Amino acid sequence: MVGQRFVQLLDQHPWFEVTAIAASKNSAGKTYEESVQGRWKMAGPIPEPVKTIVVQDASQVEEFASQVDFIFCAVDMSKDQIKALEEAYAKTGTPVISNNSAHRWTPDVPMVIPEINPDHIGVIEAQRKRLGTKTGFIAVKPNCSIQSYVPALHALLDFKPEKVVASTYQAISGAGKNFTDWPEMLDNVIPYIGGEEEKSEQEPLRIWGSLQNGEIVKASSPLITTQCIRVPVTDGHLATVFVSFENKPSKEEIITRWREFKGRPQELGLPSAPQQFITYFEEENRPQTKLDRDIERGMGVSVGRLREDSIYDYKFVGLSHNTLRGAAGGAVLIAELLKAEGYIQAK
Ligand SMILES: N[C@@H](CC=O)C(=O)O
Repeated sequence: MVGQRFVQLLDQHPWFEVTAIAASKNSAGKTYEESVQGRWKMAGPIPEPVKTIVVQDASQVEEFASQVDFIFCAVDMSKDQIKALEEAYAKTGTPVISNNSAHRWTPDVPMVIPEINPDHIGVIEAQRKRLGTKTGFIAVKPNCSIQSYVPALHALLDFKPEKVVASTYQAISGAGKNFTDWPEMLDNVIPYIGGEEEKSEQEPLRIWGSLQNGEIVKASSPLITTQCIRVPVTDGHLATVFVSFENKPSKEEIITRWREFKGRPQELGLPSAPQQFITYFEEENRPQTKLDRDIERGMGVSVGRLREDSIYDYKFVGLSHNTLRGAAGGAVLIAELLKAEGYIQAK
């Protein structure tokens, strides 16, 4: 599903053009249209320019890499296989922008939300030395779930958040499914998503980490605990969040920080950057998954229901589109940042 989102988002992209597609040996030799026959899950049609591209075998690394300037990677393989595949591509001198989790904790691989930690791309120099390449590297995006609460907390870092409790209500597209292929999800909630709580608790600390001696060292605060729940919606991960600060801000200060927050993508005017990264809703019944997930073409984050709490300082609700901001859209924005900063160039 993330691969399909990439194809859809890159259609008519002002900087990037899909020139080659690779997958497993099973799909190799088919046209892209044939390879997704009966499995196309996006709302619009398959973009015309990619329909006739003949899918290649991703394990033919040198041959495939020689045809492209950089690669977006979203694959379903074991972690070790993904690590090896992405490193093999990077060693050919080809940048790899990955949606996969395999390299999220490799010390010299940047895991980036472009509005939050664009400086982490500086670690690429150390990675290139390790891999023995002047131009190749791997950069990854974090798990989709954290994008529903990390941006809102990031805008408040000056007030030193100490403890965070977040529960995520995650769409079925996060599992690569729709209601046709997952009928069990109709009229149902499943209180378990394998590995999701660990990612949701730990990955924010790496995003807030710092670049030291050629690696990213994770932050030690705030303490974060989560519960991640699968709910019957197509797209959009919503989070309910409780937070306590060392220096408690006023409600007005929080809302001002959210509304005024801008990052490097907004400064650079990157093509996929939302104009307004964080939108605060005053209405009591917003954000709603169905109404608000597509805000800023699915690249914005919505927050609402900010109020004081009787145990923590505040509670609020956050929402982000899991396959746009949280997956393919987030990766395209990383690629735009890397191109604007000179890390991706035409070969
Ligand atoms: N693991 C997530 C997908 C986001 O990357 C989910 O299952 O929703």
